[in-house]
Amino acid sequence: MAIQAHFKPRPSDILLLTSPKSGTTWLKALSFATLHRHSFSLSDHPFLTNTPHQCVPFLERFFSHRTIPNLNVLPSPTIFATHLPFSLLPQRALRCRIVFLWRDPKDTFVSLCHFLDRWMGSSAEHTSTTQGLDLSKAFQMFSQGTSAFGPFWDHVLGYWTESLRSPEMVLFFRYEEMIEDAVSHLRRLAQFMGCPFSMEEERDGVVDDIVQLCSFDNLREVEVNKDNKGSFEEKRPPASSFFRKGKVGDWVNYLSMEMAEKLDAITKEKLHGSGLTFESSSVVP
Ligand SMILES: Nc1ncnc2c1ncn2[C@@H]1O[C@H](COP(=O)(O)OS(=O)(=O)O)[C@@H](OP(=O)(O)O)[C@H]1O
Repeated sequence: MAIQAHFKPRPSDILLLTSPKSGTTWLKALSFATLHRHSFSLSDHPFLTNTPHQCVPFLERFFSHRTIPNLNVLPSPTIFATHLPFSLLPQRALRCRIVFLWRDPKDTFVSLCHFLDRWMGSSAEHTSTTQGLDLSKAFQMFSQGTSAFGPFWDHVLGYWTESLRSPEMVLFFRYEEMIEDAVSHLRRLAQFMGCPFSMEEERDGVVDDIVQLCSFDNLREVEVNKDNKGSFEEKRPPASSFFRKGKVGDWVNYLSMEMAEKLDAITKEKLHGSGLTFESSSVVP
């Protein structure tokens, strides 16, 4: 409600939109590093001492206090991020550019279970047969649409429809395609944010440098991202919980075939007629 009443982005601002566990951390890193590439060198980069979530905080955090923040004092453009579904996003937010990222719901779900399990203090790795989060119950809820920020498929379809209506204002990415070709996605992202890479930057390897800087393997090894402190009570997940495997198709290690087929069937049914096609992710070595 606070976001709806008081979030007034400027047209220059960028809004990153994701369902939880769709690759938000990566998108935050790529967009921040790209937008601010002229301000920092790789050897003295904010990512050496700050997590991507500290560099690009969630809107939900800005508005979680009693006092309403004055976001106009922030530099222009500022990158914001949120998990809000389209139906709850204030109309005003559509005046700024939106980057939407989605991921195979099977991997999203598995990632979410691990994250919650970890954050709530259970073991980092679990299967449906070990203790920790009840995977089959969580699966039932997820497939019925009981998720934080609303049903997964409504989330995707809300922004997909808006991207068809206003392609110049909504950039639509999928995690698996970014993993396959991060470089060309980064070029599109930079163009969309209004800071395309110049010929000199291309020649000097700046695009590859940013992809490398923001890669899972690189960020996971940075000390600040290895931090295990955090608590559920304080609503502060450990930084390390945002970096688990970063793989496509990891669902195969946790979901039964029946579960996978069920989620695929729901996805196909929900997306039917929308123009958005879905191919199940399979393991990338
Ligand atoms: N740099 C980079 N590259 C590729 N993948 C990455 C990266 N950083 C995080 N991850 C993986 O993204 C998953 C976490 O999702 P989110 O970042 O969306 O989480 S959150 O919504 O912000 O809480 C989680 O996926 P899983 O490994 O499948 O659990 C992270 O490992």
